[in-house]
Amino acid sequence: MTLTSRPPLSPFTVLLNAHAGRGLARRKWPALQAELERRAIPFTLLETASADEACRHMQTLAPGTPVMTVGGDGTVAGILPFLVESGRPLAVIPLGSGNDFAGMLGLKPGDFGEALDRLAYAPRAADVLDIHVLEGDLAGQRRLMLNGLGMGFDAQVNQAMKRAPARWPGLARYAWGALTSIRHLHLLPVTVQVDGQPFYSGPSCLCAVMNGTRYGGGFRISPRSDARDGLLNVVASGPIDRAELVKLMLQVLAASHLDKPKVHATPGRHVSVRWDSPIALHIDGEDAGMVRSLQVTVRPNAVQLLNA
Ligand SMILES: Nc1ncnc2c1ncn2[C@@H]1O[C@H](COP(=O)(O)OP(=O)(O)OP(=O)(O)O)[C@@H](O)[C@H]1O
Repeated sequence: MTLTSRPPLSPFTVLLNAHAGRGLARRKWPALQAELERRAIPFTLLETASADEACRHMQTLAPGTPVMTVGGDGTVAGILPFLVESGRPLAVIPLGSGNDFAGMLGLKPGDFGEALDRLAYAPRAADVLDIHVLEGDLAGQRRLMLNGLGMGFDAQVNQAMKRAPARWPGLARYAWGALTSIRHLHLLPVTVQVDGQPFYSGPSCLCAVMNGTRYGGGFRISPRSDARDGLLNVVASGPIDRAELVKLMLQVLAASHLDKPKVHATPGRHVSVRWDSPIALHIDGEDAGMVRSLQVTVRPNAVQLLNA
């Protein structure tokens, strides 16, 4: 980390998603506000009821306006198109449930003091992944994401974990969602190409395309990812049964799965994935319906981070 005598920033637009962390952001906001004032960090508060409302405001911000998100990964993901290559730098205050992207940057969930201390560091650029859905519910649409997407089992888990008890921590809810999804396990033929070359073709239950290392609040699906290396990482399963899937999940928790024979993982710059029939998709942890084929391209250094 480099300390810098950076020129003063113009006032932050603080984007508060009071729903994030199942109310954690709302509960912590008074203390965070007091801390911003104590540190004489100038800001304008923008509390929004939805990502759409946040986007409408983001469009009106002058280039160069620093943005501080108070929430989880979904709060950042919602406004990403207005941060990427826009000159609007981002500071993340991780007050969501999973905070996977913030965790990857080394920010501790709930610890806004440390997140504010890090504003003294030199800004650093991070890569963003650009998704183009070819066939599926979002056919023809492009999406940007910071952390990663998953197709198949992990997207089903993502849907199931929303039904887990709200008071549980993110990792426990992910594990619960995973166990309830295991009984619906089914394999579908998939074809994955990386940088124009065949990479994996065969039955699979999940394929993830990652910029960050983890999702689900701690499942380290792609431990070799680095959001600053100009690369994405693909992780696809081969044909596995339920018992192997449980074992694989434990290996993912320990980040020891990448060298296993039925796990196919590689870095790249561009990936295209085509399933034989539609399969569940999540993008940065948000349910994105069903997909049959999509492409993902890395956009190196596309967003400036102020406290990474
Ligand atoms: N700016 C916003 N204002 C209000 N609601 C938002 C905003 N951005 C996103 N949302 C909605 O709030 C939900 C929760 O936000 P977020 O994902 O940040 O928190 P979380 O789910 O608790 O944390 P994490 O994604 O890190 O697990 C999102 O799924 C989205 O539907």
